[in-house]
Amino acid sequence: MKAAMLRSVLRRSCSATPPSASHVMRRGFASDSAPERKVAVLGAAGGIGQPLALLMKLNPLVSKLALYDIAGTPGVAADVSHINTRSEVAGFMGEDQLGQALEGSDIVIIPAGVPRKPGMTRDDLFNINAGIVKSLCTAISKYCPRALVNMISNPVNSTVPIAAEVFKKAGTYNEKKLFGVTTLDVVRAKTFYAGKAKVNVAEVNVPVVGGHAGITILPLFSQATPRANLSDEEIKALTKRTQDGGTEVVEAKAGKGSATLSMAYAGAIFADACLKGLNGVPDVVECSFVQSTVTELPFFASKVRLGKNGVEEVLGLGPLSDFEQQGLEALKPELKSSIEKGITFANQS
Ligand SMILES: NC(=O)c1ccc[n+]([C@@H]2O[C@H](COP(=O)([O-])OP(=O)(O)OC[C@H]3O[C@@H](n4cnc5c(N)ncnc54)[C@H](O)[C@@H]3O)[C@@H](O)[C@H]2O)c1
Ligand SMILES: O=C(O)C[C@H](O)C(=O)O
Repeated sequence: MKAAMLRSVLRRSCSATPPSASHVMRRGFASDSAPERKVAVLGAAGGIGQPLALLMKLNPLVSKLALYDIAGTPGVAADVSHINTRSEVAGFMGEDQLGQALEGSDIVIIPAGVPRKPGMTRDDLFNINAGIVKSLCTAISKYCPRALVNMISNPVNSTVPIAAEVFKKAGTYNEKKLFGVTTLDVVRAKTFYAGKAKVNVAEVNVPVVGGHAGITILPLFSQATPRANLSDEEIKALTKRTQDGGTEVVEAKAGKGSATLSMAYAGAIFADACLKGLNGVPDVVECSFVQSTVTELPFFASKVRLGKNGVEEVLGLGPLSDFEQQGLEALKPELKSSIEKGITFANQS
């Protein structure tokens, strides 16, 4: 497929997304004189890593793309590197090459780690993924301590606190630069809402707050736009479907992993927003799981304004319906315990 055709495919797919995302991506493709930006993908040969590498290669805001994994990256990098877009692509394999992959990075995206199988919760991935995230973050603090970190590896509610503790220990923690990627929850909420409300999905906006697991995922359909007259039952069902979106895919894949393609799309949208923020584009807002004072919990997902230093402003929740207020109170114990689990792991091991 020719590059121009591929770009137009992506543009079309983006135009089927809500204004914030499509707008950001389209402006990206129009830009010819963007500053040099290096993006590293850790876990680049995986189910998410490969399509994410493709989407980042299509983003003209990226000048260097480093693809790192413990295996398989030479092939992925050679393949992606033939695409005639701006960025120079390099593949790195094995721990010996991790430093080189990271050096000079502006953004590090982490989809490294194992995915769920049917019957598992995201927390069941903790034992394997916590160690992977810890070692990758240790390397980040050494080789690119000023990079923005986009954490995709699950359980995000724990891996983000792990990363924060690793960076604190290394003396490199900057709360403005650490993000749990919850964009897939927003992507799902927008898609499901548009279907039920029978509105143009490209115009839909829905904030999703809390965390990224089960009931900690709290879509705020009372703030959804365009507004629609949905019943309480319909809102309840949409909320549940958004919360169970990951499980829906895990079950459909029947043992072959979890969401990869929609996640790569969501990860590319979020990284693009970070790049826009770094480049000084005003008013770039996405939901993300970040250090927060929005609630009494130390980390929380909400709308975040992105800027030249990462998080410019963590935005509040806005008015909640009674149903959402109950959801907020119900999610706090689980989210608190996942955050604490991550902090304890990082400080004990
Ligand atoms: N945040 C989200 O919304 C979201 C959505 C989907 C999946 N995920 C999570 O993303 C992770 C990856 O999912 P996937 O489907 O791509 O899995 P996958 O198994 O297909 O790919 C993971 C990749 O990570 C690599 N890897 C393992 N250890 C590594 C290390 N130490 N350094 C670098 N790379 C390493 C593997 O070699 C593999 O290529 C899972 O934890 C999954 O739960 C998160
Ligand atoms: O559900 C999963 O395990 C993967 C991911 O967190 C998702 O929401 O799809």
